Amino acid sequence: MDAASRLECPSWAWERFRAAYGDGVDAELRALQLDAPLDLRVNTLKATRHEALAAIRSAGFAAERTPYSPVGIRLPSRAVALGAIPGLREGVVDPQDEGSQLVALLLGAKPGEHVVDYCAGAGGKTLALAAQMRNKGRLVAMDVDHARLERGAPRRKKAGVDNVQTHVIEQGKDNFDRVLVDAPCSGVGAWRRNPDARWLRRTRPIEELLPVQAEVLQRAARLVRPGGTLVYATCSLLPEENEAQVEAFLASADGAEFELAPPEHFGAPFDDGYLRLSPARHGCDGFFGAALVRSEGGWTRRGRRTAGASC
Ligand SMILES: C[S@@+](CC[C@H](N)C(=O)[O-])C[C@H]1O[C@@H](n2cnc3c(N)ncnc32)[C@H](O)[C@@H]1O
Repeated sequence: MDAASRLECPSWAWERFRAAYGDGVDAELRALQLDAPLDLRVNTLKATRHEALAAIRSAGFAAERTPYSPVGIRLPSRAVALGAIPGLREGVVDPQDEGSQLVALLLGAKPGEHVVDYCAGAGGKTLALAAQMRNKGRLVAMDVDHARLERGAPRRKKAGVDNVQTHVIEQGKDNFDRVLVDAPCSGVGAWRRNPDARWLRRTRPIEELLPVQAEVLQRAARLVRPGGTLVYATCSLLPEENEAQVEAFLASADGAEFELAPPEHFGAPFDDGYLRLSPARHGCDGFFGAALVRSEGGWTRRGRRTAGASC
């Protein structure tokens, strides 16, 4: 059996993985063949991690703290009756992979701020952002897909979140403190969760996704106020969807106003300024995150003025 077949890697992805990971390709793809654990995010609007963990353990579950996310709890297997997990029905805990939790934390949203979740979908990360904001301030969940946004409503109700407005994207204004772009992607980082996803190709082909990602990043960036933060994230392990998109954006006219700004204190490791998580190295789903800060309106990295230009 050839390596791609043994590692269950579809042909469209094989050369991309080999180019990105070289000798490490076996380890990355083998980790994607293992079953994922069940990660829960504690809704800190309703409980602390300490309280939620104690309740889950006293119901007989072997639960641990996640290694990087300060609000995560890990159960070793997803083969459990979800309804039996204390707090799940009440919105005290919500199933969410640790990598997804970390991407939401990377935005650094604070109570009272104006924040956009730009590719909000059914709102997994919206809930994480609302908890960071202590349910205070304005959180706008945007997406092109109205039906997905609608599916977030019962989840927000269960979580006790009421600072969220939804908005079907047409165009926006640049006045938000923080914008999260959880871009549509190939999803290869989440292959552990849906073993058939790699073969069924429910997502669009990567060649179609790459220009969408670039456009989404450009558009979302226009919503960020000067001095504000933009996070670009995917659940992909492929550089084309990740650092290559960020680098192309930073090299563009709009991107020249932004700088890569990894946080100084963050629970998970950064690598060349990027959050790069993989099942092989971190035990969570494969996620990528880049935090960018928009200049206050003065000089750009290339020495041009972006606001109040006087030339
Ligand atoms: C990775 S999923 C979002 C998952 C969601 N953030 C969560 O944590 O539950 C990507 C989302 O991007 C949306 N999307 C696709 N094209 C888009 C576009 N051009 N602008 C904004 N959102 C888009 C899709 O509808 C989808 O909901």
